[in-house]
Amino acid sequence: MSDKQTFAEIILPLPLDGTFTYEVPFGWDLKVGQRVAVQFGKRKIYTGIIHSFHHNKPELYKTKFIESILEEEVFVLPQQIKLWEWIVEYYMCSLGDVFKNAFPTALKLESDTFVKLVKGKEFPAEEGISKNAYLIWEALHHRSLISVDEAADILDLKSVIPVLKELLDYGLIELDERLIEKYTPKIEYYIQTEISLQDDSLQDVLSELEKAPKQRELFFQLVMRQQQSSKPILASKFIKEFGGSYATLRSLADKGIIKFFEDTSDRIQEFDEDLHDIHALSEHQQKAIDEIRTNLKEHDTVLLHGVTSSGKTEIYIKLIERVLAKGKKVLYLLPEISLTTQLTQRLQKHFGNQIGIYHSKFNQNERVELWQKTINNDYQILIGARSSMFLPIQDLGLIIVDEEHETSLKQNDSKPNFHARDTALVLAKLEGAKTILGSATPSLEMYFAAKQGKIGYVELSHRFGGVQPPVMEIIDLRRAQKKKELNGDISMRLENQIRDTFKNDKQVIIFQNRRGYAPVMECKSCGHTPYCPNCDVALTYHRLSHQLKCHYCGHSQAKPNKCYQCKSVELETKGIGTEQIEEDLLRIFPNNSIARMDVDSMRKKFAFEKLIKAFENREVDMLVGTQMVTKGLDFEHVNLVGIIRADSLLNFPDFRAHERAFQRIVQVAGRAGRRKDRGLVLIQAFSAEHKILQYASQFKYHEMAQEILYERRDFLYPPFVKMIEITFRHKNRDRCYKTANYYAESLRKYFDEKTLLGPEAPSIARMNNNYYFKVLVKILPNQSAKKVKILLKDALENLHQVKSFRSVRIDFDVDPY
Ligand SMILES: Nc1ncnc2c1ncn2[C@@H]1O[C@H](COP(=O)(O)OP(=O)(O)OP(=O)(O)O)[C@@H](O)[C@H]1O
Ligand SMILES: [Zn+2]
Repeated sequence: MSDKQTFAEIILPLPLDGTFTYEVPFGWDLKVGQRVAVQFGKRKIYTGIIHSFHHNKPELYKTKFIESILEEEVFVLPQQIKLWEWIVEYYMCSLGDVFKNAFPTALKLESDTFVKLVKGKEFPAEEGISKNAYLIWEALHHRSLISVDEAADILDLKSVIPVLKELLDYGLIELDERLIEKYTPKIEYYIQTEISLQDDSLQDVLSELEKAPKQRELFFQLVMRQQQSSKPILASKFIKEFGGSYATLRSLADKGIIKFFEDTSDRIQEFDEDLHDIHALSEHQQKAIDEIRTNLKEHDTVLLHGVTSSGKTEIYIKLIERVLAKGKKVLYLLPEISLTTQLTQRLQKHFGNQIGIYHSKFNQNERVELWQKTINNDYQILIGARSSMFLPIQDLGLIIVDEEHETSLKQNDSKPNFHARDTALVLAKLEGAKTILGSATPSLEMYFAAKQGKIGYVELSHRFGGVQPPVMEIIDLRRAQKKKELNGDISMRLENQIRDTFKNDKQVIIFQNRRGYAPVMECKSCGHTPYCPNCDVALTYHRLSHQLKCHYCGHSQAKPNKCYQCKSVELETKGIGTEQIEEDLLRIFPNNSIARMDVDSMRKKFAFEKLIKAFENREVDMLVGTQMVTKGLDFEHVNLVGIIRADSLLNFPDFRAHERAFQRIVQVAGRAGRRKDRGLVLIQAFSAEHKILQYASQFKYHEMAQEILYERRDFLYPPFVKMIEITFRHKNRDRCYKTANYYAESLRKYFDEKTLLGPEAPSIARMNNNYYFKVLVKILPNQSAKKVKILLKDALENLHQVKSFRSVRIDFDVDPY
């Protein structure tokens, strides 16, 4: 760097636009992507990422210096920053939004930085150094760590950073990174003895321990163990195996007979089973892979449309092998963790420890470790849900987006509202990598892109092993009701079939897309339904906890004994949730083991893994669940799938409702009969004639796609237009509406009534005591999305000129799902 003043643009975890300028202290050698600590505002310290360097001194304000470098190595790769910037522009959010989402929380220092002494330094006898610095230095002799805020208290000063900086500059203190990062390596103790079976001294030691039989026993086991293997011996494991305690080991160590040593062990568990060879592909699979390769010569992206159980995973494995052979890496994106268990087991069998898993249920420490190992090139394959897309992977060769149609690939609950599949395509482009999108029921967006020749397309329409697709049967609930062939919500047909399946020693999966016991409670005499006090939704009855719960804000209250309105005690429940189905089934099949799989029962870490294992081992005969049971699971003995009420999938006020219903039904059906015997799927529905049920039960994907695409074109929906949804939120309904209306009006001159819709209250107009209004903008193919986004942002700026509008929260959702 030249001797001119150098400035760095820093990305900070703040929901503000752009980067922030800081001065680089003279002589510091920094790199783009490095992590630094900077002061923002009066007292707060943040970890930031270096975005770029320049020599343009800002004229309007005085810049601060970068406080410190957190580590020598680059933490974020330059191409990642490019991806972040694309997300900012495309999804209309701030760099800080992306930063916050991309990093494990433990790596984002938000306030409390801690400092500690650098050992063995004398306080300099110079004039220049301040008295305040001395006070802190002295305080650190009494306490090993002091936070920035505490330092400010000690000195009774607002801005203590310059003081700390002085101390830092003199090398008297350093930032304590362990605490900054809330990341502590896990320390494990190993034990070792220098005495072996062959040693003469063995006898002596054993007799010395004559009076301490426990110590003697453990010592002897340790000697034996060391004889068998040269692997270091973990104290905790050793104790578990042979009994005894740390105290016993400690006594041995005190006598100098054994030694303890530490190691910061990996939290991430290693895979140490034998590796399997890759399966030979079937003829159909081989053909598909050949076609994929041909397609990849022309396209960067290929959609693999392979029916359920066609063996797509084996195809991915083959493709991954090739990529690894070329020294490149693979990112394997999955919609949700529910899928990772089985999949990682399968991949680990082939690739062992080359795989890193980024799991949303992993704790912060585990995630930090994975991040660091990724940047150190310890993994060749990274598997994870949408946030794994931000891992610092170098030399990316291939991205696989499995179950590409899944809506959970789109992030809706927090910013940025990015779609992992679409963002993956951009990442691949930045990296020069290829992308494979896989699904048995592709999204209409990708299907349409394939039909237009924008991406490659390969179809695989045979199940692996020549297994027939399952038989699909629709059960007309209206007729069953008339004929009194319903037991609760289970038709006789389904009940008998479950019984037969159990008789044949097979397993069953039951799907109902609502959780809880009953979606609504109703008073028999006045018809009153208890609503959430914070939201415009009826409360859901959860029988197991005897509560009424709101699924939107988390509110819960005890189940009432009387109607709140007329005090009648005759309350009934309407609609059905997974809890109720489970109860019905337990009543009908008291001798079978039934388990429920939904968010309520799967909250605990590893709950999934356990249930999946139990089902695989056939300790459980029947799984009852929400859409969690529909995705990608591969069980050998499931022969029957039952859908309790398919109607509830169809009636959503959403233009994607029919597409999704088709996908859900075909996906859950795909869990049946995946090995030798043909499976059976029973779909219970009141609207048995519905065209989507007909298409799904006949596996008519192309026909369904064509019909829905026609409708989408006529009514201007994606993929024929792009959509941006603008949400307004405020505690005051009137203010919220007025703001939304002002905003919409200011845009009318650029759009017509077909492309600018709203403001409209969404189907749930109030949530968590906030009122909502939405404005929808449609961008036609001949319009520039970039320009429209600028218009929308400008309109927002104009709106903010009016003071009373400023308190209304406004969010953009690009490509809403
Ligand atoms: N070449 C092969 N050799 C041996 N077994 C295979 C092979 N291909 C697939 N299988 C087995 O067939 C079953 C179905 O394959 P897989 O799970 O890959 O299907 P899929 O296409 O991913 O299905 P879904 O879309 O339903 O998830 C698996 O149990 C898998 O192990
Ligand atoms: Zn609520």
